[in-house]
Amino acid sequence: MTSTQILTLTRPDDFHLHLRDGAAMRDALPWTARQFARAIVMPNLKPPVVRLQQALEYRERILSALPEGSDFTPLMTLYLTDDTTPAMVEEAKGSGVVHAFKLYPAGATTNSDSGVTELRRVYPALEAMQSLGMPLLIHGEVTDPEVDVFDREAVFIERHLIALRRAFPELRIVLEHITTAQAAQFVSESHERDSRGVPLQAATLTAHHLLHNRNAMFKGGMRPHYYCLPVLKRETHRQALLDVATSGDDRFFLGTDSAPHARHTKEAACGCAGCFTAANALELYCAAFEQRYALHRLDDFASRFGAAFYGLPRNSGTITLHRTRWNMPEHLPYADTDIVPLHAGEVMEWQVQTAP
Ligand SMILES: NC(=O)N[C@@H](CC(=O)O)C(=O)O
Ligand SMILES: [Zn+2]
Ligand SMILES: [Zn+2]
Repeated sequence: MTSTQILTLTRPDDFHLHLRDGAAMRDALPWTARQFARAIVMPNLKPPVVRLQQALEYRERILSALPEGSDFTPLMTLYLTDDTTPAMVEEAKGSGVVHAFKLYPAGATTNSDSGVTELRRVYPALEAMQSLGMPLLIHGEVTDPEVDVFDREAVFIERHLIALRRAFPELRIVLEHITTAQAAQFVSESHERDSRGVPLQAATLTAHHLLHNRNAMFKGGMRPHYYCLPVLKRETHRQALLDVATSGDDRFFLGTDSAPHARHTKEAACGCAGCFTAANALELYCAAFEQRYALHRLDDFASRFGAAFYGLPRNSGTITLHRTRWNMPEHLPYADTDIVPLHAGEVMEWQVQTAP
């Protein structure tokens, strides 16, 4: 049997992306705009994007940082805080620009100090989101320092997500960047759909969690470029993620969680969490899907299921990948310094065809 040499996908979307701001954004954004038509842009800036006005201004800054001729569309999100009111949710929905609210448990990850301290405090906002059909995106980890860092996602589901789902049965929820068999199972067992058949519970999957288990962080020494949150888990979990990603189930779709941090902030005594995957995102997903001989399932995962969940039209146009060996650069320019992309210096087996 000959293996696929060329793969053509509908132009895909990235449903979980960190673009940062300023000089960092100017260097990170073109990588995403090259591969993706749209992206759900995370609001964890400093200060966080909490109000509609901030999202509108951030959106303008993104649009003006785009390479000439790019038709990339940023899909904005707002950062849920203890002070988010139902009126703010209504205003965001009415704008047509805000596509979701993001829940960070306070202190769970990069720039999450303004996050929610107690879920009950945001129940009025969640009520409004449920009735308006505004999705809630969740960084699903408990912050309890007593809980082992490898268990924080599973414990979040037990302690918070099950009750949240019960309290808001019709809320559209995305459990972001899932890393465990427990998360895959929770979503698989959530069968609720709206009247149009759109699932009410979904999850995004990153390329790095599909490709690596926690050994990657310690191979021959500490490997800070494999450190992200939620942290990579053991191989059995990775296999469970590959199962759901390649199953053709519309509740699981692409979200890179590409989270750029300058090299010197990761190669440090207290290194930042996040993997930078925007520069070779589709190539990495191809490698993951190929492990299950499931390249034929990548189009739906990358280009169809997420758009349907968010009520967006499917993109027109295509993107083509070739099977060809090339070396991922060791580092790339980033905010007057540099950044180390995932699989830096390694041979890639697929390559996105760039415009001639
Ligand atoms: N994933 C990460 O490890 N880091 C993200 C934050 C996040 O998505 O939790 C970041 O903004 O750097
Ligand atoms: Zn997160
Ligand atoms: Zn993220």
